Amino acid sequence: MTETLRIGTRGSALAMAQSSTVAERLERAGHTTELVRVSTPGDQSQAPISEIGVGVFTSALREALAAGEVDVAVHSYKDLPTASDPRLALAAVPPREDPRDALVARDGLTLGELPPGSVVGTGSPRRASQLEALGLGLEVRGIRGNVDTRMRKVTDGELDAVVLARAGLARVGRLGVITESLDPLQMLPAPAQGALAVECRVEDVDTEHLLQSVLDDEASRVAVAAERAMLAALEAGCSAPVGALAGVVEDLDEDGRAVSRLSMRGVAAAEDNALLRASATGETTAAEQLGRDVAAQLLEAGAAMLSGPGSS
Ligand SMILES: NCc1[nH]cc(CCC(=O)O)c1CC(=O)O
Repeated sequence: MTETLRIGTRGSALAMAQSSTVAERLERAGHTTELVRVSTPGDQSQAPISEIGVGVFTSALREALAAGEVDVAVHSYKDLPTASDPRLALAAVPPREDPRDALVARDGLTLGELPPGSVVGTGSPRRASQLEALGLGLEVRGIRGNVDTRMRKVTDGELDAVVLARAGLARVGRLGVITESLDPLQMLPAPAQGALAVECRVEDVDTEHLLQSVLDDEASRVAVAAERAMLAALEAGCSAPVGALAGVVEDLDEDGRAVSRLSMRGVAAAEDNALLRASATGETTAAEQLGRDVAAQLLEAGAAMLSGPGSS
């Protein structure tokens, strides 16, 4: 194991905030860290993510890690492709932020207060299809860019509202711009939204154990494992409109004793774009099976097998 942990990060405000949080946590546990900026093609391109592919933000960071240029990589978990990289280990899933999507609308409006015909910006097919399914007569328009660029379109009057991940706003200290945190019953977040994935090289077991003991949160890890297993089973990549949210709940076993279980809901679109919903509760020790069960229900109900690159 190296003396100083070199943490690879993208240069965006969000990425820097995420990796700084991880660095601070490690420093507080007595380790020395250094942030190393890795530029990715996704940071330079303004093309829609549904065209350039979801791995665009994470692959350069993974290459730098595999090549030994850095020792740790911090990713927004939802941006990672579902296929694992055999060179790397998922060492930790830190405590997850609030996973909900958030509305940032003009004049402090909530979703229900936006008049029909209001223009809502999002580059995410998942958000677009769930917004349309609400039947509020909203016009959804594709957008890209960082948080500030997106919010400026609302301030400038080009859009009435945008939908963003609450966690991204929280990490850059902008929770104040949110006019409504969307109920997951109306808008299921992307699988793993609000969670970070902390990776190291697979042979670097000392670093893996260190990262796990300092950073990992069991409840976040199992919830995200179920959501990602659902996504993988749908073979959706993230361009398909797929939403999922799992969480540990307190339940009673057959003898009336308190036990923790994992509860999850999923949403996917059918061929005709109608939204299909499914849910299940299972053991926290079988998170991935739970995710696959919900995926199987969605497929049974006619979920369209959309594959291809994209964004949540
Ligand atoms: N798709 C881009 C992306 N990747 C991670 C976040 C921040 C939230 C998170 O970590 O889930 C965002 C912004 C957004 O979706 O609004």
